[in-house]
Amino acid sequence: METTRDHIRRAPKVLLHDHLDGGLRPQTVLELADQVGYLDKLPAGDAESLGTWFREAADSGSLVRYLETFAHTCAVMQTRDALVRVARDCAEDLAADGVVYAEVRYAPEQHLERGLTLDEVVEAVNEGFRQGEAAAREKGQRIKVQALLTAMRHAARSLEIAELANRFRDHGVAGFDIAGAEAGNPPTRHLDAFEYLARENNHFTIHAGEAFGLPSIWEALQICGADRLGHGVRIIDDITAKPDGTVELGRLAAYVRDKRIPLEMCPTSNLQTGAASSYAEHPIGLLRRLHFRVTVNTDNRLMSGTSMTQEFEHLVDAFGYSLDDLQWFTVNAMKSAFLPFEQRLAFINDVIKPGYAGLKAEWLFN
Ligand SMILES: O=c1[nH]cnc2c1ncn2[C@H]1C[C@H](O)[C@@H](CO)O1
Ligand SMILES: [Zn+2]
Repeated sequence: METTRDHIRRAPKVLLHDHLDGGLRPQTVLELADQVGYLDKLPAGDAESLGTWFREAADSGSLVRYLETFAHTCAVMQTRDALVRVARDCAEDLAADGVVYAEVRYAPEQHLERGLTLDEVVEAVNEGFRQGEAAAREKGQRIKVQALLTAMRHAARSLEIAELANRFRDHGVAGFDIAGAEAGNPPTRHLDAFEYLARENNHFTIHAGEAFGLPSIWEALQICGADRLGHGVRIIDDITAKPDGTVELGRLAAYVRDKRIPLEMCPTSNLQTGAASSYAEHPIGLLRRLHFRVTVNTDNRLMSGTSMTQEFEHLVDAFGYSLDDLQWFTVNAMKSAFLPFEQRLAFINDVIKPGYAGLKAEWLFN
């Protein structure tokens, strides 16, 4: 059976790596900018050209240049109302895309310019997610959204953000993350935050192996104790393809596979930052064949002009994946979520598997 865009959109999907400040609708950026007097600082004045500007500016081949585009989204996310609105849009957009469970991350420290406290930022975003879930429910769509709190790797607030994540642990915040420019900012700078979270039995992921290679992945896992890797694409550098068609895993790659370390892969984002050169050559193809714990993610839907459906579609085109492959990625993601075990199991058995089974059975009735 051919896997069509319509199948992919309707298939239940799980998203573990999506940035709130990287997923605004262009129209929402314009409306919020108008409210705070930021319109004349935006690089475009209508939704279509603004969307194009974000995609093109982010398509620079460099993570540092890619990250510069976030100045505009963060600029309009500085009030409670704006944060509620952006989070509500986010949950609704993901639900319309067929996402049933999402962990959406953002850096509270980047939303304090107009006087909000860290706690107020988290409360506003949580409120927006709850509103978005309810609005989706009214349209007959089901989604559960949790937040991950990110600390910026070049800054010095990681312990404070880790404490914040822990405070909101049973209130909409499922874990912690480190993001920002990788080169020159090793995760070990934030060891106190990771040690604190480990003492609290809390969960965290680290952006690693995106713009920088194996040492960054090694540090994230072996020194910092990350539960998951944001991107992790460069693990491919520790895998050697031999002329006879077999592959050899180095010690680190073998560790990542043996320990079932989840890789939060974001294909389109990787093409834009230069971490991969085409969908067909993206390491996800080989890593999936080798049964690494691979998951598929959007990273930044605005900057990449993408959605979960579109990421899956690119992979179907590049690797000929079937609904069974997409279910495998989805179950991998659900197994790797920072949710209690019984919820993960229920999502897999009661939402994901029946959803794919229904789609796979459609040919019987056509
Ligand atoms: O792919 C990424 N790598 C590293 N940092 C990133 C990436 N995408 C977004 N960020 C940064 C920019 C955002 O302002 C911040 C929090 O979401 O995380
Ligand atoms: Zn990211």
